Amino acid sequence: MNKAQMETAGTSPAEEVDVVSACKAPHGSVEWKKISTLLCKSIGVDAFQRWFGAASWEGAEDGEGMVSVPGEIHQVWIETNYLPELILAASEVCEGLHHVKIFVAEEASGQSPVGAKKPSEPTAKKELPSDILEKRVKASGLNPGYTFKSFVVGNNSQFAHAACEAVATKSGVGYNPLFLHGGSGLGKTHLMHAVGQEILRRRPDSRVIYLTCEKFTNEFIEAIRKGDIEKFRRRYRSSDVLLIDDVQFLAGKERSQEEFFHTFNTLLDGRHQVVLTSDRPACEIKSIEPRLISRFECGLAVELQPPQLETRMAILRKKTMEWKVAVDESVLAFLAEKIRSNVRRLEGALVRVATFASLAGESVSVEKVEYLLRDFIQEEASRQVTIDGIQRAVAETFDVRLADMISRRRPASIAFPRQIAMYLSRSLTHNSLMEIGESFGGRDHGTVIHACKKVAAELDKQPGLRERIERIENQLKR
Ligand SMILES: Nc1ncnc2c1ncn2[C@@H]1O[C@H](COP(=O)(O)OP(=O)(O)OP(=O)(O)O)[C@@H](O)[C@H]1O
Repeated sequence: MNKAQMETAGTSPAEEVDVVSACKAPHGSVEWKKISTLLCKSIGVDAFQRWFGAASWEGAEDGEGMVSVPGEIHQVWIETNYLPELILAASEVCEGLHHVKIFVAEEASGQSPVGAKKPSEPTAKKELPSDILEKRVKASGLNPGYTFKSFVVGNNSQFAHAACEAVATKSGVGYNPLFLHGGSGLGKTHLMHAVGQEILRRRPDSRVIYLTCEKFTNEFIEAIRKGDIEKFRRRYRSSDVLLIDDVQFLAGKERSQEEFFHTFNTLLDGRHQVVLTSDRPACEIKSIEPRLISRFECGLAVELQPPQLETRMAILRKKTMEWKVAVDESVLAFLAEKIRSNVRRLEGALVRVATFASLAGESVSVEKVEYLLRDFIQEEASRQVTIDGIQRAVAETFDVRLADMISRRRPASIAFPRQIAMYLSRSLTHNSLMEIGESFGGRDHGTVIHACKKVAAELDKQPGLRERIERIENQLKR
């Protein structure tokens, strides 16, 4: 299931709805009410209320409509997930309209998401002196280096970053739980720690607890063994903010899942914030109870993607400043170009280069780095999956012609493998939606989003499909 599907889970898009009663805050003009009605039908009431309920129609000029939203998080989410549907609805109402621009209304920024109850944010306390704050941070299990300030925001992480900031500002309200998912080394843990630290900075009395899911499970087993389960429960169920890393670790651990489920419910009932990370979307975690998955999905799920070149470069520059090491720009550019799959590996490469430079007492050239990191770079190259490679692998597996990956032919026997190839291109490559669409015969990004949603929905319905797709993935990553 992808972002948009998680968002609309449980809502039938075809459902007939009375928007005025469905939307608690219909804004403005007759046009907007008509657009809202169409939009509500196409994306579902829940998604409409959450993302468009506080939006306003600001008119149209030169074929472009303008919609204001209350925050960046709404802007990015709508642009990524609902723009084609919005344009379609608006163009049906306003003749000649071919695009819609989303922007953040200045006076409205900072509002809470629609449908959320009014924040019951504890009164902000005076900030703690930095040494005491640092002690609290460490006692909560947080890494003081993982802050919002040290996190470089790129297109790949803009939405996750905005969601984390929103949670840190108004925890317990709206985005609860916040579920961060994505591949290894992409900054999930970093952002989660940043949330915890920011909450402690703003509200020093909060009881923030960070731990890995593995630690939660081990402590739980130990508590049973020692007959100390009540103490264990008190500790976690009385936290204000619970941050649990790598929840995919719960797979197959039935008793821990049961315990986690009740901890989770207690916290959510008390409107205490829960933030979770996972290396995959909740619905793709195997051997986990459906009721737990539906809890994971009941808040906001956001995905972290691998960073693009400019972001990788910005991360390297930031790290050299933080670590106070001097590395030539040409070397940074070389590393950013060669190491694409995850930020941890990028950091690892920079550490190697910086260590070598400091031991050798000289600055390092690109040629030297190429030699120094030859194993790293080779491994990285073998991890890189291309759209072309995906199209070939899918065509072969589903026995269709390679040419059909870009053709306009629409029988399901061809269209569905093509959609699978788009889905894999989205999850395994760094290409944007537009680039993927281009590589599939000049299709637009809406078609790619639709393909991803379709395949994600079919994964649970079609027996054996998940395994077939996993086999293609493994073949490509080899
Ligand atoms: N955008 C970023 N800006 C600065 N540092 C980053 C960024 N993304 C990741 N990092 C750094 O990369 C390293 C790996 O990040 P992190 O541990 O958060 O990844 P992760 O997604 O939790 O990975 P895993 O799933 O393997 O646990 C950390 O040192 C983190 O500070």
